[in-house]
Amino acid sequence: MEMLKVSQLSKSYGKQVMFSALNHISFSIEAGELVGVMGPSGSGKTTLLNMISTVDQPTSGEIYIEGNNPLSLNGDKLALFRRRELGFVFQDFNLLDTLTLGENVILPLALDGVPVKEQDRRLTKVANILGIKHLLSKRTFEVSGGEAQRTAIARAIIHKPALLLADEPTGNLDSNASRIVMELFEKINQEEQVTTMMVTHDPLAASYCNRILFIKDGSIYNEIYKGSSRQQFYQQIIDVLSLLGGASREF
Ligand SMILES: Nc1ncnc2c1ncn2[C@@H]1O[C@H](COP(=O)(O)OP(=O)(O)OP(=O)(O)O)[C@@H](O)[C@H]1O
Repeated sequence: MEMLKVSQLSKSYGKQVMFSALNHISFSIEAGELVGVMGPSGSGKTTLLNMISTVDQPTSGEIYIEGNNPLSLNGDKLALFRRRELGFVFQDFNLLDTLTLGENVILPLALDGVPVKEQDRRLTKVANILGIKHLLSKRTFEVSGGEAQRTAIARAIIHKPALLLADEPTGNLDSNASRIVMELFEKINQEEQVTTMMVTHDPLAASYCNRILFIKDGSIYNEIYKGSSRQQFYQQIIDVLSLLGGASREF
């Protein structure tokens, strides 16, 4: 089943002088996939994520999430769609400092009026999956970046979204914390069938995905699938990035 379908999506910025950030991009993500999006700085990755997460409108083209077109919704209906069908993980965690980590995780359920007993049941489940049960009464300043990101992932999946969107989820983490976070993305993908699309500059993080879409100048440049070995996939990713051009720090 197609979880995400992007059809002929284009986005231009500017009025007198138009700049085309995305040019007729089309691709799909099937239920249960873990897909990475890579490309040089300025290639359009954030623009694409902003269209899919419905925070911005495309100039033309269509987006379907589980067969629904969120761009046809507005106001409260769009906010509700975003809250129920999408989960977000950001580079800088975006946790609320005034709440405990546990309160942060249940926020999407509390906003949706889910009964407290059900909130507690789901909190226990995701806290076990993400290994953060012992941290739930702590606050953001009392935990490491890796622990904060694991909390953010728990919050992003507690309401069982159709699609989990992640923007540079390892961008603020050291290599050890990055590996743990990526193993958890892999685990929730494999064990909980969470369909995920992740923008990343980090080839090691990308090697945990099943498929990578490479974007260059607002168009799909290439896509590669993981075979049996993550190490081999990592090397393939490095090879495509070097073909894409640009200094490695630009990725
Ligand atoms: N609001 C905007 N107005 C005008 N141009 C924009 C706007 N947002 C992005 N752009 C331009 O669109 C292009 C794509 O930007 P985008 O942020 O999507 O790239 P990116 O691949 O996410 O880059 P990075 O890896 O550096 O975050 C860039 O050339 C950028 O300058």
